[in-house]
Amino acid sequence: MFPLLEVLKSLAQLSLAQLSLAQLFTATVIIVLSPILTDRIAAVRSILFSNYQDYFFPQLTMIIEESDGFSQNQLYAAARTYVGVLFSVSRKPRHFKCRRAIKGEKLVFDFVGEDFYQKKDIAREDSIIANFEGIKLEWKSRAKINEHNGETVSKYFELSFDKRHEKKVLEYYIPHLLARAEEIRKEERVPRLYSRGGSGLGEWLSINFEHPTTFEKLAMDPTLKRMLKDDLDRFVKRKDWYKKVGRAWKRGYLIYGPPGTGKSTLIAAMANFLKFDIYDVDISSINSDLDLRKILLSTSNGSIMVMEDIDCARLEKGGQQNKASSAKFTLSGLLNVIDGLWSNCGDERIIVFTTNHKDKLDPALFRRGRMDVHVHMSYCTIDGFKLLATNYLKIEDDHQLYRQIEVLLANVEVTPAEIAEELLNSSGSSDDVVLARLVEFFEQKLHVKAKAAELKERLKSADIDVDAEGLVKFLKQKKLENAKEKEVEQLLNSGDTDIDAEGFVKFIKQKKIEDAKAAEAK
Ligand SMILES: Nc1ncnc2c1ncn2[C@@H]1O[C@H](COP(=O)(O)OP(=O)(O)OP(=O)(O)O)[C@@H](O)[C@H]1O
Repeated sequence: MFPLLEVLKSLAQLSLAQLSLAQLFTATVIIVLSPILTDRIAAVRSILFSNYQDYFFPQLTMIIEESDGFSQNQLYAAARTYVGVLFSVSRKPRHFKCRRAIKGEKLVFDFVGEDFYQKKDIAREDSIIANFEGIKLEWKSRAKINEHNGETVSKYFELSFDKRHEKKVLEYYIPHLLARAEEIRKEERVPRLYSRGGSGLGEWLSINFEHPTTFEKLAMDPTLKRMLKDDLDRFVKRKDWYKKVGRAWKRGYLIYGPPGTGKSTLIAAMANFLKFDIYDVDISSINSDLDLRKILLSTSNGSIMVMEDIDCARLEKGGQQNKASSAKFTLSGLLNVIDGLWSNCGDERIIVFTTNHKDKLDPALFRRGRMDVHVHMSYCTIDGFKLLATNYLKIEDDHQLYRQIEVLLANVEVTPAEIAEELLNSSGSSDDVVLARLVEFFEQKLHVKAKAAELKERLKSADIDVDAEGLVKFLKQKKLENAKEKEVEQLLNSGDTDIDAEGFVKFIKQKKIEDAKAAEAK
């Protein structure tokens, strides 16, 4: 160890009162005359300075925890955004994390928290200084570590500043931080897509949500699209209005329509439009009302909580009357999150439900004020088709086949997903060829539709030319097969079966061959 450094360190540990003039003089001379030691001397100077500071101006330290064990601390989330940006604009501290997203161009700088040092076994020492109207504020990222397994228990920030500035920090700096973090989120940030992972219910894994879909690229009824954009725009601008009328600042959307009509694509467009994070909630993994509340509380403001295929939720009976309902996942628990007491937690929240079968949903979900906006994603119309043709083929003007396509689309049900798939597979061909192929595709669909309608009509009419006996036989056979399958399943589940494993494997093999043959025959 360098002896000069030792001298300086011991000097630094003395309080000012204990330092004689001679000692101070010696220290000053060493500092001035030792340019090679600049870095180390700077460290010692800062220790001396902080001792002096503490003596005359005691510091206050504010703890900002990530969570209170129940819900996410919005101030922590804002601080993380804010401090991250401090790095990109200030001189970097000695340790910081630097990364680049898979598709991102910008470098991202992250504060190195104590848990990082703990895990890597490096000495902890980093912090960053912010300046606010002449006030020096020191940010430190910390973590509580489990002594036994070295895992991070929780994270928090320490914000230290001169006690004299307490009022100003609380009244001006903290609101400034919140507003700044909000600005950063809206202007610069790429939305993130969260999905539940990890051990706890509230634990989310996330990635940058770099989905290319915007409203401009979305094939849907133009009037509905405009209405939706205006609605979202109004929603984010009406913070004061919601407060004034005493309503929670949230909005619910029910998006319904057949598979492939763009329900998920619309959600992506909404997130990109608002620059909101998406929390993708797998409805089948929710087992109780309590689960749902925990999930809700672990999401942040300015986000979209998505529950796809809401008709598949395994909602149990038991509503307001049942006091123990929080142990089950019930309709009333779901409604409570949409417009009950629990819907009031957080601000600027959007909840989206999607379904392919609106008719299967409980009417209670539609009661006025519950799902504010119902969006029907329909089969492709000519407007949607033209937009897809512009997206994929860059056709901007009218095309001679559009009139024919319009008539066809009015008579067949084709999803935008099907058209997108066809367009994707036709890359490299001329526009005329691609559109002609699509006309063929629609005509084929029209033909199948006409055949099915004809068959239905003939079945209804008296003069059916159907081998009724054969049909009955076929149906009986099918019924028998289904019943047998069920029986086998029951037997296998019951546990008291004496399974002949070899025979079973033979049976499955045989079944596989039969299925393959049947598929081939088709
Ligand atoms: N309205 C649309 N506009 C543009 N592209 C679309 C649209 N609908 C579907 N697509 C294309 O089809 C793909 C599948 O669509 P998407 O997953 O959004 O449909 P969905 O209605 O959510 O289907 P599902 O009910 O099966 O989840 C998208 O990735 C997109 O490329």
